[in-house]
Amino acid sequence: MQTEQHQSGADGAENHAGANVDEIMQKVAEHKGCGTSGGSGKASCGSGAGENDLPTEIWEKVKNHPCYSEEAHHHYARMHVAVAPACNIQCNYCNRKYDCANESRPGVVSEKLTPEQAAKKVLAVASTIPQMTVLGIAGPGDPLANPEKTFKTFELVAKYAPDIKLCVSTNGLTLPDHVERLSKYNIDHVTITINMVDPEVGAKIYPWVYYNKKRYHGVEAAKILTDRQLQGLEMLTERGILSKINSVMIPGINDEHLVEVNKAVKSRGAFLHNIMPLISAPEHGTVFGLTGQRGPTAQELKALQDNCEGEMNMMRHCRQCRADAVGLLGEDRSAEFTTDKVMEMEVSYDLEARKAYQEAVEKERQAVVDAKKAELAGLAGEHSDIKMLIAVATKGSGKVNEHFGHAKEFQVYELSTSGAKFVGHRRVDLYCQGGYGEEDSLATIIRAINDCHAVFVAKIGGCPKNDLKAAGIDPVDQYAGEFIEQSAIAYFKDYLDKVKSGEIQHVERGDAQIRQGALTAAEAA
Ligand SMILES: C[S@@+](CC[C@H](N)C(=O)[O-])C[C@H]1O[C@@H](n2cnc3c(N)ncnc32)[C@H](O)[C@@H]1O
Ligand code: SF4
Ligand code: SF4
Repeated sequence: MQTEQHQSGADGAENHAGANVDEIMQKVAEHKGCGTSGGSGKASCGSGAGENDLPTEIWEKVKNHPCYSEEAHHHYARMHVAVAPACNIQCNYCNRKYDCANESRPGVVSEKLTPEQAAKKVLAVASTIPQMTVLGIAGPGDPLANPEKTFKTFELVAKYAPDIKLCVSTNGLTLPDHVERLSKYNIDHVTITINMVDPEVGAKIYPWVYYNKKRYHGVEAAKILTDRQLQGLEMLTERGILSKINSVMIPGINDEHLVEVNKAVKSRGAFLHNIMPLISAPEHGTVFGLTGQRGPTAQELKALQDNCEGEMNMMRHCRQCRADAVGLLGEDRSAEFTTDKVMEMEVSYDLEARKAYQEAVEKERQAVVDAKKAELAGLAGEHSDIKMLIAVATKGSGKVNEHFGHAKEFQVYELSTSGAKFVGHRRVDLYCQGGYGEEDSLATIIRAINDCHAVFVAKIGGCPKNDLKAAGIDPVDQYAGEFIEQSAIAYFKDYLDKVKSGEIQHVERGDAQIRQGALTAAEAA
């Protein structure tokens, strides 16, 4: 539906590539030197929901959106374009002046773009990565505090790349003023960051907001912000625009309060709640970084997410991306698409070729779903209170296909008689260090996955295998190349059978391991 709307909004004759790219190139040339570029600078719903859990209309909107569907994130990519530098509020965790090309976290970008440069970049990425289905504008400041650049970018992309879904991420202060325009441009996915619904809590997070040409401080500022956020959310819901709520979990400030936030956004029709860990380090120069405010541990984050999960599922696969991220979630290909490189690229936007590629991706994804369902059938009728976490080394496509020594992160699944549920990821130091420092990196890997019962890998050497066993983590390489969830369920069934027959005794990975493994969630992310 969205695609149809986009297509009808575009001039049919212009939907084909060459001429459009030339036209955009022309505009880019006209803008050279005058832009901001070149700086250094259900119903039951949620990300875990599948086709059968959602109304068709909603499924169509989320099925190939890597952020709105956990299943889709193994197969589809997204990109952000950094066209929105300014912001109209200040959060105590944000400092957009701190720029590090090697760092992946929100608000960080290497280059700011004009809308025309951004459109050319989108066409270049979409032609190179045909499974890139979503363009988001998420900063580095607030997209709706930069409305002209934001909407111009959407207008160009909707015109020349009509199959790409458009997304925006905002603090919500000016959202009520822009909902009509968002609807007009067929922006079907809007993220609002809502960290509080109580202005007393808000005053600890936001030093000021700039509203109607005036700067407000403290509780007064937070009251304006929460009222505008909730009003904007209600307006989106009335228009059938899917909303995702981002909340930053800040221990001691809003961690307990986020349960109330969850209820408030759920009752106003939010589709998905994404509770993310605070990222905070002194070198970022943020208020929280400088005052030593810590982020939550992975276990604290999971406990809060579990607590909030009900009719509205929680997003647990967010990677807290840079404002210029490109690629599958968790991979960053932005360095391949710097402005210099993009401007030199011959871009041919071939809608039909993208469609054909995505049809093949859909088949691959369906195979994953079918395999999971078939395996799950074997758990029907099983009753057990046993739950366990496993860590998985994967390069994507929903498979156990990464060598232990090459894994930069592990995806964590919770296994129970209900099946295998994705609950997060843990970033780690590479084990393989070319013969130097393997022992140190193994110690940090064990800390990061210490609450997991097993680690699934495509391959693993004898030394790390023995050390993992000694730490009580089962190294499993028998599912190399197989689908993750299918393999996880098979492993769990086998485990239950062995417990039932008395061959093994179930041991909970309890608080002791968790305490030893208490990396902060941001370290693990
Ligand atoms: C960079 S912001 C850009 C969009 C918009 N200005 C906003 O705040 O929603 C994207 C997301 O990153 C989050 N974020 C920014 N800095 C963060 C930090 N230090 N720790 C955790 N999340 C952070 C924001 O709260 C927001 O949800
Ligand atoms: S609203 Fe977004 S861009 Fe603005 S200060 Fe907060 S996190 Fe940074
Ligand atoms: S920051 Fe989270 S929601 Fe935004 S693109 Fe990355 S994974 Fe998706």
